[in-house]
Amino acid sequence: MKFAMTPKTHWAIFTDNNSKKEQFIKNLMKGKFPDALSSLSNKEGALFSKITLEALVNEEERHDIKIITKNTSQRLSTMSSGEQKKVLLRYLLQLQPDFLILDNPFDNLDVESQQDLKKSLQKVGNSTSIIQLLSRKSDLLPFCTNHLILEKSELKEVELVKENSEEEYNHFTPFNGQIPLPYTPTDFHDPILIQCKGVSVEYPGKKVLHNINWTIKAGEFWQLKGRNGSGKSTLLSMITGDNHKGYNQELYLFGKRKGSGESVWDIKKNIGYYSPTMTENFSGLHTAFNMVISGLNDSIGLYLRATENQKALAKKWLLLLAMWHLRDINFAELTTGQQRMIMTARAMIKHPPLLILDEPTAGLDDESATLFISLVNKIANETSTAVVFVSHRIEPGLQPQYSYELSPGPNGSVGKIL
Ligand SMILES: Nc1ncnc2c1ncn2[C@@H]1O[C@H](COP(=O)(O)OP(=O)(O)OP(=O)(O)O)[C@@H](O)[C@H]1O
Repeated sequence: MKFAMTPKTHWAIFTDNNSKKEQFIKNLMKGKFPDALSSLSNKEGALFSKITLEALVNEEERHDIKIITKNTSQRLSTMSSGEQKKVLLRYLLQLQPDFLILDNPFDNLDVESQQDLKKSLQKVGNSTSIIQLLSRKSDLLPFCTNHLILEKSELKEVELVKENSEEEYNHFTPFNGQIPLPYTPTDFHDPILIQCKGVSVEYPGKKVLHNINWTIKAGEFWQLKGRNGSGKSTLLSMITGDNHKGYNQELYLFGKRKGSGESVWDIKKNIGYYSPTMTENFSGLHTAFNMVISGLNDSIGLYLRATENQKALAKKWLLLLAMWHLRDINFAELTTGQQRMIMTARAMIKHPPLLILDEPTAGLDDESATLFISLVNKIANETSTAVVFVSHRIEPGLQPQYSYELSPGPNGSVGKIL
């Protein structure tokens, strides 16, 4: 005899820059539910989040305990971010939780994987209640029909707010003034910054990049695209000189062939780099002002020796970002959106020849993402710094001149200029 299954209730909880999300999630996992979710009392939950992944990577790296990668020889830390998410979901579903908290589940996933995940979650929703925490309105799962918003620590009911249109983004001009000029100009003036000629990379049992030919010239604005696991991070690590597989390849970084006796510093001094994982490592008590200054010395802490000129330059950046009033606030206390603006100012303050932004909008709410994209467009338009922007999302308003797309093939991913 078949029993009719009681339909499950699903929630979408919108979060923004001010939401105390981590604490909210912790409470749910401890069984402390706000009134709106009281139907979940005494139920077992599981958490699909980057926090869960970080804990699992930690277990593997520090204690050699493989939990979700038991059936593979590859370590979790070497998997691409999309691959990690897929393995995690498979593992969590196997636990058959009563409810599943999804913390920005579509961040870092390519468009196809997002569709696959949406389909899987639709099925999961038949037997498991879903709580989707989302910062981008376009991510909303249609079956999460109970809409709430987390205002600081308080959960409130909300009418569904419409998504911003492309036109609204185009009319968004948040900054007053020009990007501040550097204190001392860069000493690298060649028109060609990076040149990959027939670059290929493989790991044991896995061919990742095949015959990559890509030249990045001064002032160009690129978007680097490609499916999860297509090798974007690997290619970036070749460009930043961090991948030892760059030796013996025709890889030219700022005028020098990789392996020709260049130091890591020769490469790094020409690159401003930002990825959201960097921010999490700055837990120290540095003010917003000092974080920007520290970009001049490439080291946190050395701002104590900053000259008046250096301080004046950092002030110009904070004024541009309309953040001067936040100068004495500790970096850790800023909102995620504010932290990313500061980190971008820090990466740009010297006007390096190349600025790399690796999935910089992950986890941002719509408003902060729009502001961030405007800053990136402004940097690309007003400076001679070349920008490489890595993202899966179609970011409304982003205006790259070119896209370089990696497409997986039997010998590794091949690249194409779009
Ligand atoms: N040390 C390693 N050993 C084995 N495989 C590796 C190693 N490092 C990376 N890989 C594999 O290389 C492939 C490319 O990974 P990479 O992180 O460059 O992809 P990606 O395009 O940045 O992906 P995502 O969009 O998911 O972040 C992946 O399949 C990954 O599992």
